[in-house]
Amino acid sequence: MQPTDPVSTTDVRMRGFTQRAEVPAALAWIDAHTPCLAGEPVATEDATGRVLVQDLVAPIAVPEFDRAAMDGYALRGGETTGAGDYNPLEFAVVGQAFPGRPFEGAVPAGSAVRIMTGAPVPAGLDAVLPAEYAREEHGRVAVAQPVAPGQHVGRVGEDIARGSQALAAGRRLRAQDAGLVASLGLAQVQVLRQPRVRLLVTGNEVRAPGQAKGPHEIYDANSVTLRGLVARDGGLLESHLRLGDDPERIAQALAAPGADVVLVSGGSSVGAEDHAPRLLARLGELAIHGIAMRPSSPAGMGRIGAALVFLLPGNPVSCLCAYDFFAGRAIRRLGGRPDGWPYPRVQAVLARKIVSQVGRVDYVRVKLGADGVEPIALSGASVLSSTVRADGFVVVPAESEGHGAGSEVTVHLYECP
Ligand SMILES: Nc1nc2c(c(=O)[nH]1)N[C@H]1C(S)=C(S)[C@@H](COP(=O)(O)OP(=O)(O)OC[C@H]3O[C@@H](n4cnc5c(N)ncnc54)[C@H](O)[C@@H]3O)O[C@H]1N2
Ligand code: MOO
Repeated sequence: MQPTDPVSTTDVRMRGFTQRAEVPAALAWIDAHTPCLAGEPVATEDATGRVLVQDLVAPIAVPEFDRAAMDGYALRGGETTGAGDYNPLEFAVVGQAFPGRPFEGAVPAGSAVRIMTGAPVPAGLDAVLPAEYAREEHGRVAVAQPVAPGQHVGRVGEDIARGSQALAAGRRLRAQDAGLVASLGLAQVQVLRQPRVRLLVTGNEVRAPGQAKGPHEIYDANSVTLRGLVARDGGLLESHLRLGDDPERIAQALAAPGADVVLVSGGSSVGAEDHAPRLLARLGELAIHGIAMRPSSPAGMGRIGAALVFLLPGNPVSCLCAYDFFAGRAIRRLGGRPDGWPYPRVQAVLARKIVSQVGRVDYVRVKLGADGVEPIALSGASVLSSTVRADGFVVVPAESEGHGAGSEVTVHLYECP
């Protein structure tokens, strides 16, 4: 603490946390401050993964014409009644139809049109006989099987009816959803803007991978973890700065406009160089600092103007955990995604007990073994490799003392989405 830097009521440096917020209170604060962002147009070809702003009403039918579903002969189904191997019926072939090149003429009774899959069915005809059941010779086709009216014909709007709701607002577009938008002829679609995320990495000791470092310095793991998680949650990296522990630089980077979410790695706790909480309180609002959980207990959050700021502890597991509990939820909500964790979940039986303190949420890294769920790390937030060895994690709620061996728990699997 510097003498020129008076300790405020929110300054926990070298004093410690007097109280910690409950995890549900932190989640409630996030939910109250994360309205969906505004919409923006995006090219349909880049729309996969984006979230639709409005219901998408089909401006055209797909298809816009009755189309052949088989290669064969278009005819009037009613005229094939009684056709069979021993009673082939003959039709005059008066022309042919291809996709995009319809047969335009009139088709007299007792006639057929050679037709390819996807071609418009000529006016007056109502069925397609597959080529397998026909023999064409000298301009006539012998029909060896009856076809009912409507058979092998895709009717107007069989895929999408004009004026129908093709996709609902809030839908996160899968590849085929974006394909469907394209099938409606739309080159652009209105989607939610992606949250712009600023990544501020503090710590005088932190060096970028690839740089030379001194013997007591460390390489920056948190940036890489956070960048991956932000991308997973649909955030757009607005900027990424390594700021050391210089309060002036940190303050400037916190206050600069342009971000929807600011992530601060490190400097969240009670050390003399942990500036971020005090700076956030000075520049905006430090809504929560200190959370009843392990790891990530020094995590915090607040806002500066419209930007939400998350203080993520420097210890790499803590940083990952605080991001996943809080910042990720905010980014997903702002971008219109479901707020829950994008990790698959499995129910499994504990091979060994997990002991947890009542009043604190525990984030327990686990392995899935032949004997069930093996807890591998409860503490040790500086040991990132514990999350690499783990298959996932179990969350023990604050009201629980843990779980006995043999009890069933929910495991969130660390997996690429
Ligand atoms: N007296 C107290 N001390 C501490 C408390 C407390 O409540 N009272 N909380 C502890 C807990 S829990 C954690 S977690 C840490 C968090 O501290 P900070 O957020 O201030 O983080 P730093 O001190 O900056 O760094 C902690 C640790 O992590 C390493 N680090 C930092 N940045 C990175 C990075 N980008 N990549 C990899 N590793 C990083 C840093 O070198 C430190 O080793 O505070 C405890 N102390
Ligand atoms: O929150 Mo700390 O992560 O327990 O080291």
